[in-house]
Amino acid sequence: MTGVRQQPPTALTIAGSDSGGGAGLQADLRTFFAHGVHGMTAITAVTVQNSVGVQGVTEIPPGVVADQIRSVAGDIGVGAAKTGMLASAEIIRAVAGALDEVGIGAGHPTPLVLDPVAASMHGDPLLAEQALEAIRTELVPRATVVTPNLDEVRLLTGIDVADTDGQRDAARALVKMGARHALIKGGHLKGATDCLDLLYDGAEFTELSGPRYDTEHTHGGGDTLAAAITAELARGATVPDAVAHGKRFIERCVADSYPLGAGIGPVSPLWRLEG
Ligand SMILES: Nc1ncnc2c1ncn2[C@@H]1O[C@H](COP(=O)(O)OP(=O)(O)OP(=O)(O)O)[C@@H](O)[C@H]1O
Ligand SMILES: Cc1ncc(CO)c(N)n1
Repeated sequence: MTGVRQQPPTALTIAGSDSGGGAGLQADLRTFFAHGVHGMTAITAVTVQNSVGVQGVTEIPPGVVADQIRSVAGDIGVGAAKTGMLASAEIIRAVAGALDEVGIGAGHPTPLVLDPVAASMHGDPLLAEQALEAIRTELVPRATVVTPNLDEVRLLTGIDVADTDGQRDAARALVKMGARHALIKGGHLKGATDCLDLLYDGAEFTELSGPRYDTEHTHGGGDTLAAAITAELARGATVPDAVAHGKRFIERCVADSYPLGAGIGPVSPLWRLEG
């Protein structure tokens, strides 16, 4: 007899491909899988990338990005969505239009996690400079939660964060820009002995603090955190619960990261699948 299972929770990542498999949509799909969530992709760009850097970027035509979103939303359904690398202002505008059409984003039934990826951790650009304004105007107001690192905070808000007070200012600025929640990641905070991410919902701040592991292998850390939050939202969690889960989850992924090639290795969600 064949078992008849129900459709599992589903999540969509709108992101670029990392040929090295550490970050981008590869990290997102691994993380969705580790949460028992069926992952879907709207690919925005193909990067030629390995552990030492990004050697090339080919953008997918904006209409094809939008069609991927429409296709999976119309048939399969999307429990929660996230954005990663979006490459250009044209792709951002096409994504924003498609999200409205299919009912994804703040004010719609399906939550949207906006990871405003601007550069790889090697410093290679993954977003055109002119596209920052499109992120501010088209996507931040649609974000259920926006998850910038400190470089992305500076690019989006102009705020140079040096401590937790700076994280609070940045969170206020992003909520003022229209995000329903802002999670300001502290992974890049210099001199800190712990790793503090700050969540703000427009009224209350929640400090999510954890140990800082002594490893350089944190490639894909931001993607994996945002994907874990997205997976929990797809499973029906509230934003504060999904973010608290994401922080605990990424800690274990950083602790379990591994070397790869000659450069920076990836964080790994696979601890969750080990017996
Ligand atoms: N060394 C570390 N030990 C423990 N947690 C870390 C460490 N570095 C980063 N994190 C956590 O990983 C998550 C990603 O943070 P980070 O600020 O590095 O984002 P990011 O720059 O977008 O990531 P990446 O560019 O590496 O994908 C955050 O929850 C942060 O607290
Ligand atoms: C494709 C892609 N997306 C996101 C990141 C950021 O981690 C990366 N390095 N590559």
